[in-house]
Amino acid sequence: MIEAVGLTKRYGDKTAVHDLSFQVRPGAVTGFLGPNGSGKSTTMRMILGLDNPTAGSVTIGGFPYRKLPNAPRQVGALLDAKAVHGGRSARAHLLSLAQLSGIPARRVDEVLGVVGLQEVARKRSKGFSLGMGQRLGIAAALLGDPQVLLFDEPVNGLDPEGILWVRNLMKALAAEGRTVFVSSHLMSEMALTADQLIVIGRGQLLADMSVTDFISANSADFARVRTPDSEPQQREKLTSALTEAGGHVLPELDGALRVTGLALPRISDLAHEADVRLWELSPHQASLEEAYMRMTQSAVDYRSTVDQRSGLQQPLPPGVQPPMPVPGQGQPGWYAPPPPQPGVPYAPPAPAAPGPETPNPYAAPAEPTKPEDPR
Ligand SMILES: Nc1ncnc2c1ncn2[C@@H]1O[C@H](COP(=O)(O)OP(=O)(O)OP(=O)(O)O)[C@@H](O)[C@H]1O
Repeated sequence: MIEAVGLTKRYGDKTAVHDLSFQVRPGAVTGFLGPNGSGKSTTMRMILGLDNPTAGSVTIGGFPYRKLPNAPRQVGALLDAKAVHGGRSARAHLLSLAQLSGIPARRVDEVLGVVGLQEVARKRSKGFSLGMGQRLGIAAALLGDPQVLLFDEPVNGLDPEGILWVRNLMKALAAEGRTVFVSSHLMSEMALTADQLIVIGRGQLLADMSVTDFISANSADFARVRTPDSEPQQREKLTSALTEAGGHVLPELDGALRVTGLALPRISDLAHEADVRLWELSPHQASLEEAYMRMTQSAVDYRSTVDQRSGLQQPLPPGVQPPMPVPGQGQPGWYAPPPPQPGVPYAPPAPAAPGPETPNPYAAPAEPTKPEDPR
């Protein structure tokens, strides 16, 4: 088991990880999710003893990594697939790692087979594609047949067949009773791969729950309602009628309305009473990706703005409507379903009152740039 308690990492005045506590259990794939710059890699580096926490601690099987007996045989990790001497062949790279950890050479050929690199094993890795590099990194992680595995963005650069392979590999490793901790930006991928989720934003814990709980809490039903495109006043009239009846109405990208809080027959009756014609009334479910974005949207460091194309904009052809805004671009919460109800499992834990020694660094605006890694 991996256990973090109050884990904190500051680089100068930049706080990468703040008071993070979680457990990663054996026999399950635990997905580690968070937007860019949220502190996933920093956390993984601290788990592996590559970075020292500023405060708090993290242990594997009760030991900090550096005190773990025979660590390379107990813990395998893929952190940076590019961290390979490009002049060496895949086989030579794995052989040197095996020698350092007292692993027999025949194990190298086994893991090359597991990751499907036998054919290119004697080729220099500098000619490898991103996906081949990822496979080599995964082979290195598996070398010591470890009980604990950490993978930082393992599907990065893989094609659909490769993604499916990684997904099945993670599940198989967990089914053998291993602890599998895997970071990703993609909720949709983690929903298919992981059993447990740990979600962070700006270095802080946003959610720690099972995927099943996340799905049941976030697969909110909603209705899509569309009025005739040529009659915007009908859309406004319907919006007022639905809102007055207790519905929650949000515009969709294509001009339809997303309605929650009212059953489909009720929406139909209300439209009829308001004398509004409908072109569409259909049942839908919010995607998990959307729920994840809603959860993390206030913790996104790198947010784009709408391109104003100053001085470059072409006049729109007659009759063409300006485009609707894009989710995440300048209008937080614009397309999101209503916030969760109190008591649902994914509500983030109430942040502990910051004591004098642990001021919450997120009270201040985030820095927009990623500083150079001085290592
Ligand atoms: N060595 C370092 N020196 C200074 N700041 C750092 C260093 N390493 C990370 N950071 C900062 O800490 C924050 C967290 O970075 P980290 O790489 O852990 O995030 P991440 O969630 O892995 O991001 P991504 O998904 O983009 O890889 C970022 O703001 C980053 O700029």
